[in-house]
Amino acid sequence: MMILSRLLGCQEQLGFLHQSKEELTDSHPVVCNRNILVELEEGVGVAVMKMKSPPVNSLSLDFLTEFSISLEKLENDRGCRGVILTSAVPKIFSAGLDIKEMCGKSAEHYAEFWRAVQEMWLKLYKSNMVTIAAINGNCPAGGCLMAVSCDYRIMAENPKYSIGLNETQLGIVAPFWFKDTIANTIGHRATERSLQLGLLYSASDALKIGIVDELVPEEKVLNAAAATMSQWLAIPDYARQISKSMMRKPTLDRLLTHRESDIQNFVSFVTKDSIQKSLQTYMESLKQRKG
Ligand SMILES: CC/C=C\CCC/C=C/C(=O)SCCNC(=O)CCNC(=O)[C@H](O)C(C)(C)COP(=O)(O)OP(=O)(O)OC[C@H]1O[C@@H](n2cnc3c(N)ncnc32)[C@H](O)[C@@H]1OP(=O)(O)O
Repeated sequence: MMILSRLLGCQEQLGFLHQSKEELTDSHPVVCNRNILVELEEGVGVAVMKMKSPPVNSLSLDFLTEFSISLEKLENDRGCRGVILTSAVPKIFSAGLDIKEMCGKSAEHYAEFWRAVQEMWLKLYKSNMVTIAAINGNCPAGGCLMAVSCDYRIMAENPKYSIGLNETQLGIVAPFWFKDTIANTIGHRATERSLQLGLLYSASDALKIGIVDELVPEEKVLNAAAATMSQWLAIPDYARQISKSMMRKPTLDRLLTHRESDIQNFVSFVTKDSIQKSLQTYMESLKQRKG
């Protein structure tokens, strides 16, 4: 697919792509926003959303807002039936929630941030489109949530990459809807172990446990995602969408019913001195690991 080769090339333009711009080339509308590049191949009805927020595609309030708006635009575009979610940042899919958004800020900020995290998940998990995660790098915590919210996951078979919900390792707790989403993917027992220990799985272990569906060589991740997309799009939309909704609605409804209390729960949790200390210590440990 032409779209894929052009997007692969786009990686080199990361600095340039920081500006907002919109262009029409061939029949591929390309939207290059601050954090996410979206390219829709109109004839095929497939969009590629390429996260491009270096150094680690962390999910800041700005990023999450842009993600939800971009996805909604595609959802409302009758010409778009499928989305491939991937990264333009080498070796990173997403480092998960931006920890800086959860440190040293006001209660109002935490509430706004958490609502944006919920919104991203609600939009992705309930999408009527076929959603495929092309995981071309590390994928902890919120990055893993994004991936397991898609319909299908293809991961680069690179032993250096890992995926999982590692929240407990930071001294924090994945909320019930993170837990529900992963349990819907790998089952109750594997989720229990995975969440308590905050496990990050290597690509091969992730395949064994079912967090991902397929491993391919790194350079083939996007092509494999495009091939899987064609298979899924061969199913009539209406039948596939109703089946998807039947499987996911109870999980979505649970958050929708408890959305405000979930925000309050997050705010009261994250404003605790002990939690602030854990998050700050974790951020420092990330910096020290570098040096
Ligand atoms: C009631 C409910 C309550 C709470 C629920 C909260 C749920 C939380 C969900 C989350 O997603 S929390 C985030 C968890 N994420 C992680 O643990 C990942 C941390 N990062 C890493 O492990 C690594 O950075 C990496 C992704 C493996 C990449 O490694 P690499 O060596 O390539 O990069 P480096 O570590 O040097 O990082 C570069 C740069 O980026 C900063 N960074 C990394 N991750 C984050 C992050 N999640 N948020 C903000 N910033 C992050 C890191 O500190 C470096 O910054 P520096 O250049 O200024 O030193």
